[in-house]
Amino acid sequence: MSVAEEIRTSGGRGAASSGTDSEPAARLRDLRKTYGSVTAVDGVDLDLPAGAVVGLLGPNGSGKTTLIRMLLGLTSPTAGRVELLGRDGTELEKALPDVGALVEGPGFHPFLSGRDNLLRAAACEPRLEGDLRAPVDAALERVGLTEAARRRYRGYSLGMKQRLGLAAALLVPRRLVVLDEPTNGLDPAGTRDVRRVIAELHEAGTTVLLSSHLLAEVEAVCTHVAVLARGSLLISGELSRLLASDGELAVTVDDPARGLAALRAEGFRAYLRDDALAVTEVDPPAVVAALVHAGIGVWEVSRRRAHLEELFARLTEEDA
Ligand SMILES: Nc1ncnc2c1ncn2[C@@H]1O[C@H](COP(=O)(O)OP(=O)(O)OP(=O)(O)O)[C@@H](O)[C@H]1O
Repeated sequence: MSVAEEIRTSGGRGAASSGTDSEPAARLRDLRKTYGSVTAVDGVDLDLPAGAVVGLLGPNGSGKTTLIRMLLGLTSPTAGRVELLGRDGTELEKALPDVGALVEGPGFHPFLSGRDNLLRAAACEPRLEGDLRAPVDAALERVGLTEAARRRYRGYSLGMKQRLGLAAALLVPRRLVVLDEPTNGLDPAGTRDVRRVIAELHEAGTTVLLSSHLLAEVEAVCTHVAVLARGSLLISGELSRLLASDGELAVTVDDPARGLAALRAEGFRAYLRDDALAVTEVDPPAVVAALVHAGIGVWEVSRRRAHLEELFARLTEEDA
């Protein structure tokens, strides 16, 4: 059994339950959504620990957006339960003022400027009263949209639309911010801005759920990850723990070429890197035993921290 499989099967319920001791910002229980014969989300159990930045990953069509839409009450589950900031069932919508969301196709008016659209959105925020211009301008500034704020939404690029959607999510301090592919259409500066905004939210103690295909971005900003494939949760938990336990073994031996041949003959997935042996998905004693048995001198064994890209590729390949 691989390390990831151990984590996957021993942890029971997902995410990120190892995060903090306080109540999670959201709890999903046996959550399911079907569209006719298509099962978009298939019995997901997941906690979003308060204060965590949780990366929601998965191949195209794995159910990320559907899961987010159920979390936000935008579509109802076929079965299962969503608890959001301590509210569930018919009470779910009472949690929504504390939740900022950037989801597909924010409903902005094409003939109004970005700023006027945001003023309209601000007027719907129950916790904003009086002069709405200050919070609106602050949100525009925060997402780098001040210059384009007075242009019509209709003429916005995809990246500008994403920035405006993000500004709407940030109009008031939130306890949870949900971002569905926020860097979609953004240039490198926009991607950096999103990264900065997420870091600021994390600093302020806001829980963030971030769906993204940019694994390097997720690795840079997230404290936790949850990986979906075909509607099911493959793995979830604290990112540093998952990566630390999933990395390859680096084995320094007296004869790397013979060591490589010996490991491969025993069925290990091994290759040479920088004069050391790199071995994936194994327990160290079995590797050392195989080498010693073949008469190879073993000098050092260490585990290299994996990158999220490697973990993701392996999990989704195993699942395919
Ligand atoms: N409204 C809908 N009607 C029918 N099928 C749907 C609907 N919404 C989603 N699906 C299907 O549910 C599955 C999951 O889709 P979803 O959009 O949640 O995936 P995703 O992980 O967000 O994908 P992507 O990474 O491509 O955005 C897909 O097979 C999709 O075709």
